[in-house]
Amino acid sequence: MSLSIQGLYAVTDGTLIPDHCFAYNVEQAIIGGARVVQYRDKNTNKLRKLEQAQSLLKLCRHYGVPLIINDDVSLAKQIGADGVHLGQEDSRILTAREMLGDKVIIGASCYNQLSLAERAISDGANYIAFGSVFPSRIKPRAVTAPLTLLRQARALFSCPIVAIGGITPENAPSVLETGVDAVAVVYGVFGQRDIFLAAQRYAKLFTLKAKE
Ligand SMILES: Cc1ncc(COP(=O)(O)OP(=O)(O)O)c(N)n1
Ligand SMILES: Cc1ncsc1CCOP(=O)(O)O
Ligand SMILES: [Mg+2]
Repeated sequence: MSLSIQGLYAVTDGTLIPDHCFAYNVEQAIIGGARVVQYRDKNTNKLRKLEQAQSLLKLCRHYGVPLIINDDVSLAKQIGADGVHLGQEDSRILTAREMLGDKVIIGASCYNQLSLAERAISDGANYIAFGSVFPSRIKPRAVTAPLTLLRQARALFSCPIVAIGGITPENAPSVLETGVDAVAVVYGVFGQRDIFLAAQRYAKLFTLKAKE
């Protein structure tokens, strides 16, 4: 399996995806071209989260796509996920690394601050994420991380860089042009009627970029 963080990074949302078609919808995103999946669910029902995360891990393993768990280091450890994504309100990177070991991917939210990225990398993060690049209906109060910041980050850091927030197939080319490795998307994939086609539209942009 490729554990690289590159391409379309599909992020799930418990409020957008009905439980009965959860795995099916994520599968559509993967077949459409998602190269990383994040399980992000703010629901506190532990059993439901465990069951959904386990079913996603099985699916992601089948397709050779890494599964990253948002926020919850213990859940990531419990199911043997490929990685965890942590923000400022979550566990510290050093603590997660101690719990999960060297092989697990740790992603860090750096919002619009290069200093957070520097710190995250020195603490052992494998990738850094900036956002919200554009207004996001999933996280309307998120700080803005402009395209200029993504360009600066690319010039400074060699680890994979993920851009998140309000990224659509229409504005994604301007994001990719900054040199980021992946675009993380919630609504643009899972809020669409045809999830397969939606994912495919983003994925094609990476194929086009590779040919440049
Ligand atoms: C790839 C990626 N980037 C940023 C985030 C946001 O993380 P965080 O700031 O911890 O906010 P929540 O997602 O937990 O609400 C992310 N999840 N994934
Ligand atoms: C979790 C998160 N962090 C910053 S914006 C965002 C939500 C991204 O969702 P969308 O792709 O629908 O804007
Ligand atoms: Mg978080």
